[in-house]
Amino acid sequence: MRCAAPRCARRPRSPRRVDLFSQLRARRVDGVFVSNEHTRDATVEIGGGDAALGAAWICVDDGGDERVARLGPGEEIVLGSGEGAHVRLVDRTVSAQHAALVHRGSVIEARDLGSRNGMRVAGTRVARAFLSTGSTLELGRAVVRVEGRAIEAAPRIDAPLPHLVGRSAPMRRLGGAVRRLAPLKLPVMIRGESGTGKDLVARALHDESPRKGRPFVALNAATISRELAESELFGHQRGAFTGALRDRRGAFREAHTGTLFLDEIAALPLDVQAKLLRVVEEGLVRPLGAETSTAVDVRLVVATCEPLEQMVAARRFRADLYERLAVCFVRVPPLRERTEDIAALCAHLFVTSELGPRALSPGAIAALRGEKWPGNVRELRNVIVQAAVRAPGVIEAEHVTSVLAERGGRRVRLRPDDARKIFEEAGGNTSEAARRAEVPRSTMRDLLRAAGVRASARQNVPTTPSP
Ligand SMILES: Nc1ncnc2c1ncn2[C@@H]1O[C@H](COP(=O)(O)OP(=O)(O)OP(=O)(O)O)[C@@H](O)[C@H]1O
Repeated sequence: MRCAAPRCARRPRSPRRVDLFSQLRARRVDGVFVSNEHTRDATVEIGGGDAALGAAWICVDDGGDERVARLGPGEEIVLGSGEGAHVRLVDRTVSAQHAALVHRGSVIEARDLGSRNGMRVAGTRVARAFLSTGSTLELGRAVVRVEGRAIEAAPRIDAPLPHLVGRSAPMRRLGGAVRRLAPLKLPVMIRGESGTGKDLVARALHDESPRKGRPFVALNAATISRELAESELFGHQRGAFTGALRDRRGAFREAHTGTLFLDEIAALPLDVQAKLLRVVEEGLVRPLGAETSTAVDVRLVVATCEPLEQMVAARRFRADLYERLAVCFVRVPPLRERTEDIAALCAHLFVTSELGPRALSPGAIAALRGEKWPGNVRELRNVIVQAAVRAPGVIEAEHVTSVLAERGGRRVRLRPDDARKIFEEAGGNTSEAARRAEVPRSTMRDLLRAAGVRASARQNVPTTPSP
């Protein structure tokens, strides 16, 4: 009986699968073909692997600091710790020119270049290996992974983020996290101490996303008054309340198709938190005084330097809103964890200040790198500007240390009463007071507590408890 189905075309012959074990004295370890020293000069014809690999992405992790290099068909790169290596690994167990990777069309050939500590696949030392997508290779303590076309469209994750100065490992990790999260619509929670650059990270999340070019709206919850918070966020109609003389679109509708950045989310009053939760859940905004709701397409990015989990436990932040927002986290590292960025940051901060470019001696940089920087980059900027004013030419270590000594004294001398005064001058706003005093918000809060000042939920109404 003839089969109703059309006759199957003859299957194309699969690429010739070389018996690597017999011809090359090779073994298969963890899905990777590896050969021993004797095969170093053998000519190989490989079948299998990825039929046509296209460009591969070589991901190098040498201690939490992942970098990616593109390797196109026919291209070769050298990995090592020396200056001549195409991809430099920061690991003392890696030789100057440790291994070469060659794209052979359907596989990546890895060759040990006579390294001291060798090249390993799943712990086995090998002289040569043929990698396909998903394979990993160990060079000393560093791990090299081959990724295929799936991430071909992804940008280099180690490329600097625009506007965010710093090439240190923590900043590159931050860049990677931002680039991984940017294409999504999920809310992002940015955490980090005051002055670390959370605003810039929020902006980078927008600029690296497909929403770039669409609106980016930023609103600081600590600086909007309780009465106006709802209107600022969701808008109002003319006449909705006394003083509502004309319609207001509100941040959500202004950010439609783009990104809304809510800074200091912890300062949002509880009743507004409930309304925000509804908008996040339903994607619908109802301006004050309006009869109907409007659909909005907004990517929400929030930032906080407060321990939100503790606030949830203390019922000062809604648990359901927290659950909605705490989906993807980005941690902005404090400056003390990335002091190697200080020289580049200083150059940037001078250029963007009214002082223009100023030179710092190596001693001055060393003095700055020795600091703990509780006020982070914001504090660094203030210190170097003050040092620059004292220095006629190049800023020397003594200019920096004299400024630091004075400020250090001031930091130590900041007493609860001083904090209260600054708080009052700042209109009862804890964040602003912390900024003015150049101390972290948590320090300001502790000082205010010690001074008997209780900041309200929105942190701009100072209330002194009755005795
Ligand atoms: N990596 C960086 N590169 C360039 N400038 C930076 C960087 N980090 C911080 N800054 C600068 O430092 C200052 C403080 O940054 P920013 O206001 O973003 O901090 P923040 O974390 O949002 O602080 P807060 O929580 O107090 O609002 C800004 O002027 C910002 O431009």
